[in-house]
Amino acid sequence: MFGSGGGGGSSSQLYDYSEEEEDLGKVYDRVLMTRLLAYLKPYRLEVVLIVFLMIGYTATEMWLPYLTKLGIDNHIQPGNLQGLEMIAIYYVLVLVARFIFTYFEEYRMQMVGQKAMYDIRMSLFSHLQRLDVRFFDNNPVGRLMTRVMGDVEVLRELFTSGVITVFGNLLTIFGYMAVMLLLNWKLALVTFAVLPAIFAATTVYQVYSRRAFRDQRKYLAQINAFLNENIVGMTTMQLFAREPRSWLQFDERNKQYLGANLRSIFYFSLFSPMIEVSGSLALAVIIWYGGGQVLQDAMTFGVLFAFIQYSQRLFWPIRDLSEKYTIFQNAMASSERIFDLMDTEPTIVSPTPAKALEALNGEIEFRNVWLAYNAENYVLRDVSFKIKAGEKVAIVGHTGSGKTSIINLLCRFYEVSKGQILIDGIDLREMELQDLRHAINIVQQNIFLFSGTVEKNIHLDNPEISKEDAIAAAKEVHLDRYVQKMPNGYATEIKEGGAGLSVGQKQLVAFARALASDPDILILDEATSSVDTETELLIQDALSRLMANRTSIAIAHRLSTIQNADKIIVMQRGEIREMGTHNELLQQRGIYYRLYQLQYKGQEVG
Ligand SMILES: Nc1ncnc2c1ncn2[C@@H]1O[C@H](COP(=O)(O)OP(=O)(O)OP(=O)(O)O)[C@@H](O)[C@H]1O
Repeated sequence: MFGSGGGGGSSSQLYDYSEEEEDLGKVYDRVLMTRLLAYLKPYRLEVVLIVFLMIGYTATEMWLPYLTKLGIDNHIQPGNLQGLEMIAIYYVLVLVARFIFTYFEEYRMQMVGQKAMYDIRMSLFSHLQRLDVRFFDNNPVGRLMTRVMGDVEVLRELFTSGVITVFGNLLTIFGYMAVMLLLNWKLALVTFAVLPAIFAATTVYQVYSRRAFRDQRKYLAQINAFLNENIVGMTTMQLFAREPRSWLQFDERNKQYLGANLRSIFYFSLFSPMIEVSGSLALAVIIWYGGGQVLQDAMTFGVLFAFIQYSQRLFWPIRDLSEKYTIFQNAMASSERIFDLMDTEPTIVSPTPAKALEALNGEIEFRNVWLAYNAENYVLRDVSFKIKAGEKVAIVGHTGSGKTSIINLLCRFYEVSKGQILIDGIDLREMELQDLRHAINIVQQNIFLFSGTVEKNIHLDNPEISKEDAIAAAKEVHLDRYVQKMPNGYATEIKEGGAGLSVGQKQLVAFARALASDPDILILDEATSSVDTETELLIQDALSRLMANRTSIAIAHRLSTIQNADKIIVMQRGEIREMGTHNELLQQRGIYYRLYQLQYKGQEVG
C-alpha cells in the first residue's frame, strides 16, 4: 500500500522542498479522480467522440492480420490468385481508415487535454489572486510556479495518455484476445501462457522504477528551487564571491539528479528487453505449437500467420498499460497538491453584505489594535490613534518596531488579532475589500514596476485613468522631464522590475501612479536609499503635491516628511510611545529626540 501524498506544510530549510515530493502517493484515489474528471465535463461530447474513434481504431486494427489470413488460406496456398488483389485493396483501405481514426483520436484527445489544462491553470491563477499576503509569506515563488505549470503539466499527461487511453488499451487487449480465441482457442490459450511472465516483469519494473522515479522528482524539485534562488540572488552571490561554493552545491544536486535518472533508465532498459523476450517467447510457442498443428493439418497456415501478428500487437498495449501506472501515480500526487492549493481559502475576504461606501473623507482610527503574525508573539500592542481627514502623519521608530505592520493592517493585508481599525467610522472588516483597496494607495519602499510602457506603469490598465491623466500625474510629480528624454517617451518599454531606471526615477513613477489613482488615503513607505540632491528636491516637492488634500501616512525616513507632518507617531517594540508634532516631541526630550539625533538630524542643511 502506498501512503498518501505529502502536500502542505512550509519548509524552513533553504532549499528543502523534498517534503512535498517525498511520497509518490496512490495510483488511484476516487475523490481526486472525481474532482479531476470534473474538468473534462465541459468536453464530454468530445470525450464520447474520442471513445468512438478509439473503438473504430481498434476494430480496424484487428482486421489487418485477419486479412492476411484470408489472403494466405483462400488464395496463396490454394494457388487461387483471383480475388487476391481485392484483399490487397481491402488491406490498404483498412490502413487508411486506421490512419484517419488515429489522427482524429490523437488530435481530439490532445485538444481536450490542453483545454482542460488551460481551465485548471486559469482557476489556479484566479485562486492565487484571491489568497492573502500571509499565504505568500509561507509559500515560496518556486513552489507556486511548480503548482501552476509543473503539476498541471503532469495532469495533461493523465488526460491525454492516461484516462482515455487506458480504456483504449484494455479494449485492444480484450479485442485481440477474443479474436485469437475465436480463431483457434487452443493456440490462443498456449499463447496466453506467456502473459503471467509479462505481468511479473511489469510488476518488478514498477516496484524498482517507483523509487528511482520518486528520487528523480525530488531532486528535480531541489534543483529548481536552488536555481531559482541562485539566479535571483546572482548579484549578491557574485559580490560575495560565492560562485565556487554554489558550483559545488549545484554539482551535488545535479549528481543526485543524474544518479536517479540513470537508475530509472537502467530499470527501463531492463524492462524493455524483458517485454521483448516475452514477446519472442510467445512467438516461439506459437511457431512450435502452431507449426505442429499446421503440419498435422489441424490448423491453416493463414491462422498461424495471423496469430504471429496478433501476439506481437497484444504486447504493446500491455506494455503501455504499465507506463500508465506511473502516469496515474504522478497525476494523483500532482492533483493532490493542486487541490490542496485550491482548497486553501483566503482568510481575508469581503463580508456579505458589505457596507456600501460613498466617497470617503479619509478619517482613520486604530482602537486598541494588537497584531501577532505567529501565535501569541505580538508585534503590535494596544495601538490606538486617530487621524483626521486630510492630516499628514509620520510614523517613526527603530527597525522592527512595527511601523510596516501598522500599514499592513490598514490595507487589510493581515487581520488584526485584537481591536478595531475604522475608516470614517466603518470597521475595515465591514468594507468590500475592493472598495478599501481603491480608497487607499500605497507607495512601497521596493517599487514594483511591471514590464510594459511607462504610461502603462502609471495607469496600470485602470480604465478610469486616461492617458492624459497619466501624463498630467507624471508632470505633477516631475517624472515628465525624465520621460521626455527616453527614446519613445511614454511609450518606452520598461523592463521587468524596472531595470534601466534609476532609483529616483522609479520612485517618481510610483508617485505618478499613486497620484493618477487619486486615493482618499495615501500611504508612503519611504525608501531609505539616497538619491542626488537635485532629484531629492524634486522628490520632496512631488511628495508634497502627492500628499496635498488627502490623508497621508508615511513611514518616514526624510527629515522634510517628519517636519511637514501634522502628527508624528513614535513606535517602540510594537507600542506607541510618543505622539505629537516635531517641535512638541523634540521638547519632550524622549525617544523621538534621541531618534532625531541619530537618524534625521544629519539631513539638516546649512
Ligand atoms: N510577515 C511577517 N511574518 C512574521 N513576522 C513578521 C512579518 N512581518 C514583520 N514581522 C515581524 O514583526 C515585527 C515588526 O516588523 P515591522 O516590519 O512592522 O517593523 P518596521 O518598524 O516596519 O521595521 P523596518 O523599519 O525595518 O521596516 C518584526 O519583529 C518582524 O520580524
